[in-house]
Amino acid sequence: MSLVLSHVSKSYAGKCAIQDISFSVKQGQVFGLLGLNGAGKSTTIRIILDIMEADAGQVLWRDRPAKALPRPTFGYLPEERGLYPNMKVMEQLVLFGRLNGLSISAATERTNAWLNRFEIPDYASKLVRDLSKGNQQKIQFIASMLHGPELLILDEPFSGLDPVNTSLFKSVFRELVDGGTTILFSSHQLDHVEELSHSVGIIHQSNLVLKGAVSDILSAEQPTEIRICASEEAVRAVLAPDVAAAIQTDKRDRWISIPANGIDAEKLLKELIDSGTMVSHFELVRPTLHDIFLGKVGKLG
Ligand SMILES: Nc1ncnc2c1ncn2[C@@H]1O[C@H](COP(=O)(O)OP(=O)(O)OP(=O)(O)O)[C@@H](O)[C@H]1O
Repeated sequence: MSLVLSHVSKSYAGKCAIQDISFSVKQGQVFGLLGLNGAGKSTTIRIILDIMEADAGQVLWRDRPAKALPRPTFGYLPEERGLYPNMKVMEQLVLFGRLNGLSISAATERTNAWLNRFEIPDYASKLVRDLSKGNQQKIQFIASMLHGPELLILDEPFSGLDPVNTSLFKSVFRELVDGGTTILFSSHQLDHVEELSHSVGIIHQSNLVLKGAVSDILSAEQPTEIRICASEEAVRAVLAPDVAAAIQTDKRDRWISIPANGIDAEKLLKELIDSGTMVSHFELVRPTLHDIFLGKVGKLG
């Protein structure tokens, strides 16, 4: 494990913000940190980065206390974005690069490469204040990883991005991970978290209530629904009356849906095929990370 948090706790003026948080992240993997507003995500992140001291517990990066390591080991995209509005993009990124140990020429070269990658090659001489929110976010993202940190920590990297820029950020995420960077990020957009993360942790009311590999968490859930594209009449004919009574039709008529609970799905599919029914789609639907999250924080409808 590269990043290891052991029993980390923090209170502000006697009020607990995080309590006994322990999790670990493997090198070159993505960890999604989830939680409702005020759950304790930013506090956890600030402690990992030694911006704030924990009351108890320890943070290790590659077996060494994270606070003892050189600052450029880490990269950070803060929740409250911290750019200088009256500086030009190039000047600003070179400054951040220099603060993280790059030479002027390396910082300039890397800035040009990243501005290209983020599809804003002509923005080097623009003032930050003249950029749209999404483009400012690109600059902040570049600032956090221009120096090639081993661990990149991103607090809400997708907030305020349009769908095109969201896809762009996701592909850069994957490139960084392919290059060996470890990423920890927080997000309220759980579809992005499910798509990008190898593992996740959910903080609820200061405590870590779920952690693990996304694939394990998702596959541990039983299917809740069976979606079938076939004639409703034919499906009804093979179902027990009480199950047939529970059939629902998708509001755009794309499929019919039955509760999966107590149904032998394989047997049902075989019966449909044996009855000569044309089945163009048959799917067991399991809860998504979004559903699991809502269950854990007690907000499932
Ligand atoms: N500097 C501070 N002083 C006092 N209390 C704080 C401070 N920072 C955070 N808190 C409190 O600690 C708790 C955890 O806050 P934190 O910012 O870590 O949550 P979060 O999960 O990042 O929330 P959000 O999703 O809204 O950003 C909250 O109750 C918050 O009000």
